[in-house]
Amino acid sequence: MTVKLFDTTLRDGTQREGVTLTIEDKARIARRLDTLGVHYIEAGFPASNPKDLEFFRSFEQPELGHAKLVAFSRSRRRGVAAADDPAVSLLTELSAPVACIVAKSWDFHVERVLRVSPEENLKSVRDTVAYLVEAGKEVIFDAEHYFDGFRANPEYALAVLRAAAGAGATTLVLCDTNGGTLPTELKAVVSRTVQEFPGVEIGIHTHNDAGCGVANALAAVEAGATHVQGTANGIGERCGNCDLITTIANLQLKMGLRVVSDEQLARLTETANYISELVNITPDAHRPYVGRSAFAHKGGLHVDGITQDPRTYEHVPPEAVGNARRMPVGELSGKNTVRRKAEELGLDPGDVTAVLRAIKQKEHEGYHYEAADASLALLIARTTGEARRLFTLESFRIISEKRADGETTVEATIKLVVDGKRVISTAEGNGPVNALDAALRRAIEPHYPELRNIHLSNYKVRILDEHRATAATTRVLIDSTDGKKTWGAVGVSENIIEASWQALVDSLEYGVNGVTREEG
Ligand SMILES: CC(=O)SCCNC(=O)CCNC(=O)[C@H](O)C(C)(C)COP(=O)(O)OP(=O)(O)OC[C@H]1O[C@@H](n2cnc3c(N)ncnc32)[C@H](O)[C@@H]1OP(=O)(O)O
Ligand SMILES: CC(=O)C(=O)O
Repeated sequence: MTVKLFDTTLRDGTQREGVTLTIEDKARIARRLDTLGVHYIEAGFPASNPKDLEFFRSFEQPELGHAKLVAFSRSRRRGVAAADDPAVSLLTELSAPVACIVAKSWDFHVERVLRVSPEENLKSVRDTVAYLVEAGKEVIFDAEHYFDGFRANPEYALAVLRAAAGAGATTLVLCDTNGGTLPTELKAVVSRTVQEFPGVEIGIHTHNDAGCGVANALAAVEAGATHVQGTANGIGERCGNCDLITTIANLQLKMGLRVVSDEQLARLTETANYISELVNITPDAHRPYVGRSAFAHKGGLHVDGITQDPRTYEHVPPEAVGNARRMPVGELSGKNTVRRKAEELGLDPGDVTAVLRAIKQKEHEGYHYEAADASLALLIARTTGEARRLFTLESFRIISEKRADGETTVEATIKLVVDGKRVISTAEGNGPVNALDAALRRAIEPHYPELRNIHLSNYKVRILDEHRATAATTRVLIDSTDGKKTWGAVGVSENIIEASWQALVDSLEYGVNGVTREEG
């Protein structure tokens, strides 16, 4: 059995609140989906807005190597011929070889929304499909609200499909438009429909309002559907559409249906993240298959199992979908995790039990090492006596002055001993951490010139026990880079300056000791 993949990220996906794409972004996403191996790319609704129309005028079928370009529209309005309805006739002026036409298949909608007779709706479907087939288009027919319609009046829902198939539609797509159908019912309806239309391709288009978008698409395939519609990362109106990324992995790795090549499947993670970037939605780390945490093993017992054989806690190999295994270290870790992490960081873990105890104690105090690899490496090195301090602090003082004219100035003074010499240095900054960083660097940079290449790239603050208001504990995470590598450091205190100081010192100490040693 062959299953065709129909991606509608660029049409139904853009119906998600907050998503809007430029013509260039649409083109970039279309090319990426083509490389992934989807069979159809529905790129917009040209009658809806000038941008979609311009897209179809500027981006034509030859730009795609494999996928067919699809333009979307609706069945003709009441009282006009298909040729005289601009939303329909427009499709014949475009080069996209495939037209996807949506029409009502629930009699309730026909009566309440279209306000036409059931017969007039059937005629509209017939006229629209026939007109586009006559114009040389491959017509895919989206039966809107098919499952609600089938529940209310199965004969009418089937009659709508018959009208489309009779007029030449190649694929009849059963849409769970409101997304409320559950898999058992959906599968039975698809099965019955497949029997009614021997030889006609049946498709499925599901929404995720009951959390069953992907499950419903898979159930439909089990029932005989051979065309699956969905969007990258499941973006779409309300709760979204069937996530085509998860669906591709499930069809191929779980159901044994070869929808893309192995090389294409190995690009799934990269494709999902690329599209997240372009639609400007932070990728959910916990997405099945492609999330950053999809193969992150945190529990000590799990890491132990994975170390023996990855199949103990992984349902598929992460590489199959282009993802990677990770083992974050924290309070739920065991000795095996620490050994692996130390190995990864190029450190001798020494007394693993002592290191593990130190990590758990620190996590109990509010430290969090998953994103703070530099602080973790230093904690291991300090516990095993391997760490080399850059300096010894005597004291620091920060003065923040707010003037009557609204100006604020911050000045930091630091006293420390570096290479046996006492140094006092003062610097100004646009905030306390900035001033402290500047004063510290001024004091120690002559002794560690490599610090000139190390910059702080991100500074994040998290309040751990908000109910304590201004007395709450603060966790600061600082990311640093030397232009080639980045690393994270953490500090925790009830005093935000102290928390920042700890993270700052770890950042610089790891930058000088850790990174230079790794590269040397
Ligand atoms: C299930 C789906 O996802 S279908 C796709 C839904 N996507 C969108 O709606 C996004 C793009 N939509 C748009 O840009 C606009 O809604 C347009 C251009 C399509 C239509 O805009 P307007 O002409 O101003 O109509 P409006 O959206 O207010 O109302 C819809 C009209 O279409 C009619 N209509 C709705 N569905 C259909 C259909 N399948 N066939 C024919 N007519 C339809 C309605 O009865 C209503 O008619 P009326 O104006 O005579 O009352
Ligand atoms: C066609 C479509 O997007 C739907 O019925 O949900």
